[in-house]
Amino acid sequence: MNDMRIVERDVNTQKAKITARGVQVHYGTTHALKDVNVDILANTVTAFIGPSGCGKSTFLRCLNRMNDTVASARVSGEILIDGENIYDKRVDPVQLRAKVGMVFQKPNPFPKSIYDNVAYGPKIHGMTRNKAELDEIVEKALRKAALWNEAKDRLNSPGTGLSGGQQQRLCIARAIATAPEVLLMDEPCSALDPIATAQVEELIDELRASFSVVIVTHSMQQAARVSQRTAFFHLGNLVEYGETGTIFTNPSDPRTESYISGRIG
Ligand SMILES: Nc1ncnc2c1ncn2[C@@H]1O[C@H](COP(=O)(O)OP(=O)(O)OP(=O)(O)O)[C@@H](O)[C@H]1O
Repeated sequence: MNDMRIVERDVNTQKAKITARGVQVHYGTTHALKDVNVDILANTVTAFIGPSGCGKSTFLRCLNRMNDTVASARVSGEILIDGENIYDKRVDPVQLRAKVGMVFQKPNPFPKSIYDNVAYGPKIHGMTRNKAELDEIVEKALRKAALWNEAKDRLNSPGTGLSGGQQQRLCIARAIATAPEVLLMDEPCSALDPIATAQVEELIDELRASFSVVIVTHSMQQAARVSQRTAFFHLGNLVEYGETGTIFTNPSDPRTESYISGRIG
């Protein structure tokens, strides 16, 4: 692909934040994910790419047990975060989702003020003792999400009154307010215009200083722009995983090559 701009940036760590071993997912009789094994690195943006229906979102949702909410879904295998099995019976999925935040395809702010959108998570998780501490968390999260300057004079206005790109940054602020360690993003820019997309992409690059970021994207250009590692899925298999530059310029599997060159998908 000639217009592919691959930005090589150093990955400072080889530390695995998330380890998946033998992960399988069935929805009823549909075998959606087949024996996925991967180590996802800390402080790295990892992109999941592949044709529609290949299992990208299914795997992403395994990482914070969102599939628990799908009645027909059965997940097996092991997913460890910092060495701890997140499917262990003792793990509370609500606590897990504070640690592994998620941003969805369509910006989905709560019908509350900008302030309350961000304050919601820290409040329900009892993270603060008083209003001053909560104010500080809200400001920090909005600054990290590059929304503070636009939002600081209208914190009590409804989140839904923001533009689409601002709403998505508000959702990012909401996700990071609970001090997660991993941020999952399921096509976070698909509802945004090019300018808002560029802002969110820039933000993703900044966020990896604090989090391990995993992004599902249909745009190979976006994967090349924002990620340091890429995983290519096909028909429920994780076909190839490696450095983004290598996956896009010198993939080892013919299925990856076909997808990258536009022959499948
Ligand atoms: N809630 C569900 N119930 C039943 N089947 C599902 C459900 N969610 C996904 N599937 C099936 O699992 C497979 C993988 O779907 P998934 O959404 O993970 O793919 P994807 O790669 O993210 O696709 P897309 O790029 O189109 O979003 C598909 O066959 C899909 O139809």
